[in-house]
Amino acid sequence: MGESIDHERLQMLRFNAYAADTVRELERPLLDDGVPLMRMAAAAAAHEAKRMLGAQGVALEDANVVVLAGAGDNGGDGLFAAAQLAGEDARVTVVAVGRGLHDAGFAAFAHSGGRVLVLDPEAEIPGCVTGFSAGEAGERLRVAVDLVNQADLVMDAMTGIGVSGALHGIAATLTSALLDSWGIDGRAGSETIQDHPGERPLVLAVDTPSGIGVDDGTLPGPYLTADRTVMFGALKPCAMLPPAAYACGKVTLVDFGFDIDEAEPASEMMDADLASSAILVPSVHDMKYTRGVVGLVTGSTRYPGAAVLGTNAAARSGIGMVRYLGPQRAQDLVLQALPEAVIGKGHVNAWVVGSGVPASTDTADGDDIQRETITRLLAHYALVDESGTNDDGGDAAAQGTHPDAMPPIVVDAGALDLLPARVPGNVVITPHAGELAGLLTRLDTINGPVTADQVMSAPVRYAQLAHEDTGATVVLKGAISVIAGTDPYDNDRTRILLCGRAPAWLGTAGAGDVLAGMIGALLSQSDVSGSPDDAPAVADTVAAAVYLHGLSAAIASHATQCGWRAPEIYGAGERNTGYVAGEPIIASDVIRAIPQAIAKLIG
Ligand SMILES: NC(=O)C1=CN([C@@H]2O[C@H](COP(=O)(O)OP(=O)(O)OC[C@H]3O[C@@H](n4cnc5c(N)ncnc54)[C@H](O)[C@@H]3O)[C@@H](O)[C@H]2O)[C@@H](O)CC1
Ligand SMILES: Nc1ncnc2c1ncn2[C@@H]1O[C@H](COP(=O)(O)OP(=O)(O)O)[C@@H](O)[C@H]1O
Repeated sequence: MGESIDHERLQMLRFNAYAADTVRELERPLLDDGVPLMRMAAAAAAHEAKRMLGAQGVALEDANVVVLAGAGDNGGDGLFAAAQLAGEDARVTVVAVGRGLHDAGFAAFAHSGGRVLVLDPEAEIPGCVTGFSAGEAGERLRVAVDLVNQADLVMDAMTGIGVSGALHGIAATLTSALLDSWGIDGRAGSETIQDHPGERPLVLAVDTPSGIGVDDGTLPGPYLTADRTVMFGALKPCAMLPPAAYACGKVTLVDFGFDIDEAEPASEMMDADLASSAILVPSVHDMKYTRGVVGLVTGSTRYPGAAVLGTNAAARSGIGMVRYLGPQRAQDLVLQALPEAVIGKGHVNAWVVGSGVPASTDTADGDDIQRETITRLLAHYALVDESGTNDDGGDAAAQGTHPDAMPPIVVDAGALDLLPARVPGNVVITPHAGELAGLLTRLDTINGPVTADQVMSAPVRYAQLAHEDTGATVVLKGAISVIAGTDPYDNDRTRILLCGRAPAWLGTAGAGDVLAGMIGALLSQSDVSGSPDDAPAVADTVAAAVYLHGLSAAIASHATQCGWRAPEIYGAGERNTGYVAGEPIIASDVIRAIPQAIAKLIG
């Protein structure tokens, strides 16, 4: 019993992230009870520093450590950790980037005999030289950069959850100078430090890497990418939201014992438990029509392969039947690869449209018919107003089926430009960043054009905007995919789920066609199962399909790499972090691995 509660708590801690304000509320009762959180944080930071140095074969007494300390409590954590490392014979220098240092932390570090380099002439730090000239300030900055570059490890304790906006002042100047010295452009989305191993010290971030958007996962200015981040109490959203999550490196989470049962997570990462709950295992009473039927209007004369990939992926995802509608050439290829497919119309529990269907400007002979079929189908999902009047000018309910009650539909690739302006949440769109930018531009969601770079710099924001503007459930694809849909418990709230299960080998032509088929399959299963009240939220089912897709790619490629890795829990024993690069895969390999991935999830 105790063990299962522990397991549940650890799962919650590892796969949920909490906004900075929520973390402050969670800390409050412990601080009121006098729990020495800062000492605990510092001990963990020192421990992780030693572990990183040890892994590089650097003995503590030979180690050169630089701690970049800000004026707040994050700097306090760094100072106590610095004191501990200095007390164990490491050579430790603190670089003060603010106008002050945490009093008790500074006292502890001074007591250990460590050295402090102050960068701000206007700083007030007892016993330290301040009030120096601008010229000397520049010289001190250069010394700080050299110190860091000669260090074995730099602990980044400039800012934690107290940061607001992009780094400014000396923290920003020092960060930019360090990035310059490493030949890295520190702006959002550019190269990362991890691309330059061996040319810089190890970076351990304290609580959060300085310069990243703690709550929104953006990179608003210069920032230091960490090799490891030791995070306190609970994951912050930046640990799972792209692109900031990529700047956190490996994460060690220190469990302070927060009472998280009632706390509202700001974001959730898909894990195997959540994904498995969306997969139906057939009972003896099932037959093909009760196991889900997916209809695909995909592929085209120009791109028939997408039809083959989507139908095969759906068929392998544990459903009863696949129906296919498309041009003769695509039909022939689909039947050749999947004789089980049924060609033509019939009852379906979910649709998949658009993969391999060219955009309007790119059609070959016969492809216009495919687009017309999709347009007619999507018209049934178009909402004009709350009363359920659809875009056809008719009342959807009067035509037989309200858009809400239509089978779920996955709108992929070439069908995205046919998406009606307003649809219910059973419409799932699966754009990559470029396609989402195109959609938001067409719908004029932010009153102006949107670029793919903008989307990639704030994927959660744009996925959420697309959901809120169109009503559709959005899958924004990437190494960490973002799923934004309606929260089933509060329809006014957007549910954000993330999934980073796949190795980068998955970024290969046709992988998106496979994903669309898999999402259709899982949605068809949930459409036939139980009452609508019992059915999982669309966003959850969709996210489960994204997870299954990533897991299938991992199985096919034998790679351990993931877009996102769950944090290690401090003190819970080190997990096997062995890295296996694996081997390249094509989209068809992913399809072949789906049954094994399903078996793994339900086993
Ligand atoms: N509350 C607690 O008891 C605990 C807090 N802890 C640490 O305390 C941190 C939070 O401490 P604080 O609330 O003091 O905040 P921080 O230390 O994260 O940030 C505040 C400091 O950063 C500076 N700053 C803010 N925005 C900046 C910007 N854009 N550019 C440059 N400098 C900027 C401020 O001037 C101030 O000096 C956590 O992240 C964690 O590391 C831990 O010790 C655990 C316990
Ligand atoms: N670096 C990466 N790591 C993990 N998965 C990736 C990466 N890059 C792309 N993917 C995944 O590969 C798939 C590519 O889909 P898409 O861009 O639609 O390709 P296509 O149109 O060729 O089918 C998506 O599921 C995406 O999440």
